[in-house]
Amino acid sequence: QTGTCPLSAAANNHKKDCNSSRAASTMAQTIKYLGQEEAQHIDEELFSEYGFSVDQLMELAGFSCATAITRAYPLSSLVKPRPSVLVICGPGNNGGDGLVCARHLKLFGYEPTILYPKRPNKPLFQGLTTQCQKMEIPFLTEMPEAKMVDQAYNLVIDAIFGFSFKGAVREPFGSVLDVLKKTTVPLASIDIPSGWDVEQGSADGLQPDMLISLTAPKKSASMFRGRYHFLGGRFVPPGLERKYQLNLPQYPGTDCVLQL
Ligand SMILES: NC(=O)C1=CN([C@@H]2O[C@H](COP(=O)(O)OP(=O)(O)OC[C@H]3O[C@@H](n4cnc5c(N)ncnc54)[C@H](O)[C@@H]3O)[C@@H](O)[C@H]2O)[C@@H](O)CC1
Ligand SMILES: [K+]
Repeated sequence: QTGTCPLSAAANNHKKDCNSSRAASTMAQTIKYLGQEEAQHIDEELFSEYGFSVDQLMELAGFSCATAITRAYPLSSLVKPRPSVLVICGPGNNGGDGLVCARHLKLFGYEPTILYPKRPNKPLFQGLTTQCQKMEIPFLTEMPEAKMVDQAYNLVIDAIFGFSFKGAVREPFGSVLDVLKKTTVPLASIDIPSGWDVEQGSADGLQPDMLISLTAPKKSASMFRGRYHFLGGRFVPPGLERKYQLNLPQYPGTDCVLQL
């Protein structure tokens, strides 16, 4: 692993050495990597049996993504004069996580810009969009060319598709993914690198520098070759963890994220 060592800078009483993370890799082997259906069942149970609401978990998920991003790409490490970040949001809950993440990134001192080309007509997403607008986060009307993305932004956040993605990519997201395959700035994917099969990955798909797995990694995460793999979404009740044998690692102290 190269670059900064985000955890050792941030951890207070949790002394973890990012360069010799034998403990972390041992731990990563024991965490369950979820299949697509299993991830969807867990999702449904969180709402039906465990009494959570979508916006509640989305807030925790998006907040943990913003936190993980600050660990991997602290403001001081950004190479451009402005701490600009492009957040691309898809049409489902993964996109909702992206909106929440953008709002928290702004609060953390970054300058996010959002591309949200397909907006569901539901109060949850309308509310999240208004919140971002009120946070004075600009929205783009179209995907910039790869060269423009590389010039304007330090980092791209991929919140296009999560664990419900299936089949061939439909427009406008096919064109968006084509641009992202040509960009050279680091890409941080929320839950799944968009366009990847949730279980099999994609040999010629996006190659993100960072993956933030929510709740538990999905099977395709074993194909992730970027520098930073974080776990976020610290909200799993013990009964659910036992039922699905998730073997989640212990989050350090009060942290909402953990580097795998
Ligand atoms: N259970 C959990 O652990 C939580 C999950 N959350 C997020 O929710 C995500 C799952 O959300 P959803 O189930 O809404 O689904 P996704 O956000 O993965 O995507 C579904 C949307 O993408 C579209 N879509 C699917 N395949 C497509 C294709 N081939 N081309 C174009 N569009 C396509 C669908 O029509 C739908 O609009 C997770 O990955 C995670 O990011 C969090 O918000 C909260 C907690
Ligand atoms: K994604």
